[in-house]
Amino acid sequence: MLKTSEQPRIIVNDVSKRFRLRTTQSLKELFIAWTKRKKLVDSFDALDSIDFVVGEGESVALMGYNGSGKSTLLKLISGVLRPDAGKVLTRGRVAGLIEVGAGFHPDLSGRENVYLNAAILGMSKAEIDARFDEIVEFSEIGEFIDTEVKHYSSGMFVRLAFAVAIHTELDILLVDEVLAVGDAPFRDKCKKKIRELVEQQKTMIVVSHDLPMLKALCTRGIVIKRGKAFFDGPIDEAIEALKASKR
Ligand SMILES: Nc1ncnc2c1ncn2[C@@H]1O[C@H](COP(=O)(O)OP(=O)(O)OP(=O)(O)O)[C@@H](O)[C@H]1O
Repeated sequence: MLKTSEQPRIIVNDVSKRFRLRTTQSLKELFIAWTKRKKLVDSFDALDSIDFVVGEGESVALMGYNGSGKSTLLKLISGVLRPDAGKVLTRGRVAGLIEVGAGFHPDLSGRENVYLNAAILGMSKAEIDARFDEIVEFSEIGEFIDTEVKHYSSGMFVRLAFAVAIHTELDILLVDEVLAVGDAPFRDKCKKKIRELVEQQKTMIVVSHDLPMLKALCTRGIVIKRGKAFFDGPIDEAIEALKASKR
């Protein structure tokens, strides 16, 4: 396991995750498979013995080609998924920008969703009251804040969800590709906010295919290749390792 000099915020200890793949679809296929003694379900190792520690204040890029296991790993760290083997430990409040807006209810207004989601992320009513204006200002939703979110454009939806997550009291921020969704001015604003959080010694894991952005935001890079850790080290070297590797 890679050691860091800082107090650990995230420990991923020998973690594996296996998914079951259905190989048959219909009853007829199932019967034929059974008569031919073929396997009905196949499993697939999405992650295999992943091991690393992220220290307080570290910003780590999780890199790898499509399907390498990055989002699965982030979901294990956020607690959305459980590992089949190994342990994931986190210390402090974790805010995940993973499935942004997953907790949003379409029939509620932007305002109601801010309160609902900030509460889900662990904020009290008083804390939300104090930050509400800042959240709305960051999202640039303006007068639409009292409109039901089902009428929002996808960009507006992501902006509000991002604004809520980033204004919660957090120790660890997990970011998965959400920065690719907003328009360019909003993306820049998000990157600036993330940089501020890094300066405040928040711990960060960012999943993205945008290598220049990762280089700007992160100091360390972990490259995942077909579910296995392929490289772990300084961001520049990690980017080179990724570029030099094949899918
Ligand atoms: N719930 C699931 N059931 C079965 N297979 C899954 C499930 N979730 C992910 N997988 C598979 O696990 C592998 C890793 O997926 P994951 O989404 O973690 O990759 P990724 O590195 O984030 O890819 P991308 O860059 O395309 O977002 C893929 O082959 C995917 O099909």
